[in-house]
Amino acid sequence: MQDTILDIKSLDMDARGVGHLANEDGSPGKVIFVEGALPGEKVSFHTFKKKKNWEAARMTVLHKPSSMRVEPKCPHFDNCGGCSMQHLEPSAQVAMKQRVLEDNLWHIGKVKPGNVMRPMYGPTWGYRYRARLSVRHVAKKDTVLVGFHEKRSAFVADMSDCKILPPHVAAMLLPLRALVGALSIFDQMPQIEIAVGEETTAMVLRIMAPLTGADETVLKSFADQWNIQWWLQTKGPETAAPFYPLGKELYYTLPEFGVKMPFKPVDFTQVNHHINRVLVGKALNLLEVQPSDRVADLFCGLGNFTLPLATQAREVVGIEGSTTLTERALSNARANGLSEKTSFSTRNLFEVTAEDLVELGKFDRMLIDPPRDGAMALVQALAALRLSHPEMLPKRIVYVSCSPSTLARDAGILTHEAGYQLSKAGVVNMFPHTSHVESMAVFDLV
Ligand SMILES: C[S@@+](CC[C@H](N)C(=O)[O-])C[C@H]1O[C@@H](n2cnc3c(N)ncnc32)[C@H](O)[C@@H]1O
Ligand code: SF4
Repeated sequence: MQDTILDIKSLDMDARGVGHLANEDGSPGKVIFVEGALPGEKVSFHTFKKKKNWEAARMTVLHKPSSMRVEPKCPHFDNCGGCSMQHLEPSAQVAMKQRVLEDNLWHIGKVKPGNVMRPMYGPTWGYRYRARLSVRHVAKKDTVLVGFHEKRSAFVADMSDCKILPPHVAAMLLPLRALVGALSIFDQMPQIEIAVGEETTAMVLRIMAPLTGADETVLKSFADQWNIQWWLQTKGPETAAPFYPLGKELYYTLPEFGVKMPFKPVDFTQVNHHINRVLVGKALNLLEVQPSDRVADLFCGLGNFTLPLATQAREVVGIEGSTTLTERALSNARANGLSEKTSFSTRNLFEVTAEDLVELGKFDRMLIDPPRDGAMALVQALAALRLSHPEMLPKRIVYVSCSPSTLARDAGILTHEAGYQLSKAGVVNMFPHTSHVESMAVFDLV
């Protein structure tokens, strides 16, 4: 039987090429999502999932390549689920993310930005300073795997190198396998969480059984050899504690603001400190904080934006759902001599109301950096505030988002119900080669 050759027209959110089979009358028919295919290409494919209106497939033959196609840098790209776009030229990846953002804003929020900002760039490789690696003992092969999951699978990829981890961490992937294999609890340690600081790299070993004295010796000699700090985690993240060597401090800096941020390896921190500097600098630049301003930093984490904001504003109020993080933010503010201008509180912002906002007092400007779920309750509270206390609305909001669809939903509420206009929006290339889209939007009160 002759192969069907498909024209790929676009890329979906998971970086799969999208094409349509032709109906008998020539009109576009069933949608085919083809892994590995790019817009403008002609491909043959093998379907591995068939539904009534669509099929998921893998590219088998590339008949006509796109001019944007590049050779993936990583030898594990076909198998490892950590990256989905290494076959697409990096600037085309960003252009595609920009389109995803604009499409979402329009289709979900029914809003167009007044100005599309130039993408914000960081390093393309070696950028992932935080990672959770899975550990599996494969009894059949009597081997240990340490790595990300395979594409579409719960299996751990057999990776000996990684181009998005910092080189010194990638170099430890094979030694880590040998290390785990040498421990008595090799089959009771499901993950290793990595956090890279400016002076030290921490590795948090999740252990389900106690270590023996011999295990401890093996871990200590690995830490000495690779210059890392071990942490042990026996249950939830709050049980993570430094093990060896003690006395090392994990931190990153924001030199433009003279700020140093100590953190724990299980705390939320932005994935890369270089692009984080770009992100914080740009957000503050867009907020245009004045020395007399009172500013809110909502979903403030450990104070990543709060402390730089405090170097410019009269007062900054950081609000965050995790007590561990607000406590960290408080101690970071003290350590940076900014505690007089900052205050922090723990609050569930998914339930915030207009009354809560009235109680918090007027803010001149607001920074919002929510998790993937977005900030629906908050923007609804702002919409309600417009009706009850319009004088209390902040005149400018900068919204940092890791999900274009929830940003678009919230942008719709802010523009259609709360009296704001979407002045600017753009993408931040925070996660090159993956389909994650990080973006930033500026709303002005009209
Ligand atoms: C994308 S992070 C941003 C953190 C911080 N702005 C930064 O740059 O490091 C989102 C933050 O929202 C917090 N969070 C998640 N759900 C929350 C909720 N329901 N209420 C308040 N904060 C929440 C998380 O703990 C996390 O610190
Ligand atoms: S996550 Fe690392 S190992 Fe996996 S494909 Fe990306 S660069 Fe390669």
